Amino acid sequence: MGTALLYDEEMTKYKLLWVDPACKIEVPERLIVSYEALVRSGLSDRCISIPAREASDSEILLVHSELYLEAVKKTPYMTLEDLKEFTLQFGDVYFHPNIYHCAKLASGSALQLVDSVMTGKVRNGIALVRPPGHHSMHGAANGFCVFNNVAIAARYAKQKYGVKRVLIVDWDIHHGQGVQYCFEDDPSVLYFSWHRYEHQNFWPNLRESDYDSVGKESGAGFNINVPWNNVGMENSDYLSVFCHVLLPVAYEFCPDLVLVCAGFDSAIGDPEGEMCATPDIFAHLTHLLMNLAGGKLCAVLEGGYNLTSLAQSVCQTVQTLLGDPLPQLANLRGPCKSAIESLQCARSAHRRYWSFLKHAADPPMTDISTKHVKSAMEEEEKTEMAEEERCTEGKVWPEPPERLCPPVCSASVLPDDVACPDGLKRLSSSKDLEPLLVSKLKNRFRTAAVDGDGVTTFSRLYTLIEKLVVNEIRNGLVLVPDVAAAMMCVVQDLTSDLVKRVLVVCVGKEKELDYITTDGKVLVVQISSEDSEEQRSKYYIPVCLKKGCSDTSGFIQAVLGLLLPLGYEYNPDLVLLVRMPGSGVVDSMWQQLIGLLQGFAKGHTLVLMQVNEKACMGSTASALLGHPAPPLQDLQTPFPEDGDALERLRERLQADWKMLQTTS
Ligand SMILES: CC(O)(O)NCCCCN
Ligand SMILES: [Zn+2]
Repeated sequence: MGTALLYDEEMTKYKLLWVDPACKIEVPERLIVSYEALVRSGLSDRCISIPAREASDSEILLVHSELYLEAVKKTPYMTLEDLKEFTLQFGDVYFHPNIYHCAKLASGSALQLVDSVMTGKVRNGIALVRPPGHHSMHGAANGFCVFNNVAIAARYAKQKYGVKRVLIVDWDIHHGQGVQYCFEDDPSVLYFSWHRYEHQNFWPNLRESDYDSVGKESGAGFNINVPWNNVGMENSDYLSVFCHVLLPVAYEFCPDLVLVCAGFDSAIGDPEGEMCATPDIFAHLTHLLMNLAGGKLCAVLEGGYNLTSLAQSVCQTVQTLLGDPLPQLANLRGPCKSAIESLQCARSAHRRYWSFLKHAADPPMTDISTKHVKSAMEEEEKTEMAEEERCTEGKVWPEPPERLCPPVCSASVLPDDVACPDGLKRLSSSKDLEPLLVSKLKNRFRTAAVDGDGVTTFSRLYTLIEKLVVNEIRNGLVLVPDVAAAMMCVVQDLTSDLVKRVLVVCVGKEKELDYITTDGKVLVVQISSEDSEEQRSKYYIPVCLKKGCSDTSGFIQAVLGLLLPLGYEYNPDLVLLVRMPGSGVVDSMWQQLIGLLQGFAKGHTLVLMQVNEKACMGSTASALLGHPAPPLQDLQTPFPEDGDALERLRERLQADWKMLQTTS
């Protein structure tokens, strides 16, 4: 299924008609440059174009009051003076004779997007709209917003499609207080927002934007605020919050639909955000949400005021929605101190509501809430902030790297008598192995693993790897007689200098892991049922689940809170996913794992499985081909000892791996 794109140039036909410094950045060009970038890059042609429509009164009344709607209805007939007068009652927003029309189109576009996704016409999509929506409230316009496009879409999805749980992810750099107010007592809508806050010194300067606004009454726990108390946040900070706050809760919530308040003022160069995250971060933020809700994701444009980074960020988002390989994110050096404090506060504020956060640490000693007294730490932070501010002044950044689709998506190396799963391309060509390598293989494995067809298998395996690293093939599935032997071969004989780092994810118990290297060329993360007596090193990380890999709750917790942060920091050129026989990993979890690992190494994942496990080849192939993984249904509470062990493991490793930090 495809990706919907909603855009209508009518929504460019309104602008600020008087002087107002706070509003001058919200210009029609925002939409124009975004759409033109999609056209120029060829991305718009790959999308399914869905027409915009006007939201009806009853749809707008899902969120807004009749009084407010009737008042806005009058604006097309107002004089300039009346429009100015009318605008004065609201904050940081402006009206125009055509803005009511455009606001209906913006909300209607979001509803069209929900229809397209919920009816299965498309898998996911994006609506390029203005005016934005997430600040507008029941009875008021605010922050350039007139109708709350995403809030209306959430209510609409519940009403029309019986959607039980909606996740709203707001990565705009401003707090969508309008969305928070709408759903704060509603446990069926989980609202997550990060936003520039600076201890309430940044617009809209609301006390209720802080991390301790967790929702009210039955909605307690379903509102997550992560305040940024410094500017200059980078890719590491954003990914840390996704891995350690949003994703654990999102997987536990198990939404039927994901809506994104896709504001791109959180990108580098934006005058509002003053952050340093690069446009390609949105490729990964989108990717990390695409295995929730069976892939049903609707992104609706909110803010974004640097026309260059806005256009680039929109393209990065659309390219991921289309399923293209992800760009590698280089030198992630872990979250800054301020970000760690924020994520620690958010985690501790929510640990009573979410079993996946149960083991979160206490809030930091330094009280970072709004009523803090200037302290020595504050002075230090100011110097840190000064340093960060320097990094945003007129900052320039590299053009995001090209994300080329390999000619072949998924290849397979299988015994001749095993049928190739649909969609996979069987690799039969293989270069002859150097005699030296053959003899090495033979005397390394005295077992039958390397008899006649064994050598053929290995030569095809090496051929496949070579094609992966030159991007001829995106990923691959290999069935071997002895998966442990094959893993060792791949790890030890990877001579290609194109592969500097290999992430080995070993699912299930493995006898000996005697090829652990200390030079950093290989990072092994093993998830299994037993504590490994192996001496842990920085590059060999065993995760023990009491009930083994069949415990999906423990497994997904380890993946989100440990494997993903590690993988981002390690930044491998190849991912080797090894399924040890009898691991017991649940199929949907297996597919989720393959889906999430595609975020690394431009999607170059090599899956190694034992021939006798060919029963799960179909689901493996489906995940490798980029089909969304099935939701992890009714997750149990993770075993306390596993949660504890994971926390301790993170604390022990965070000296070596900065992306594991969750406490200051
Ligand atoms: C949509 C939005 O969040 O980007 N609006 C920002 C309004 C800022 C007013 N000072
Ligand atoms: Zn914004």
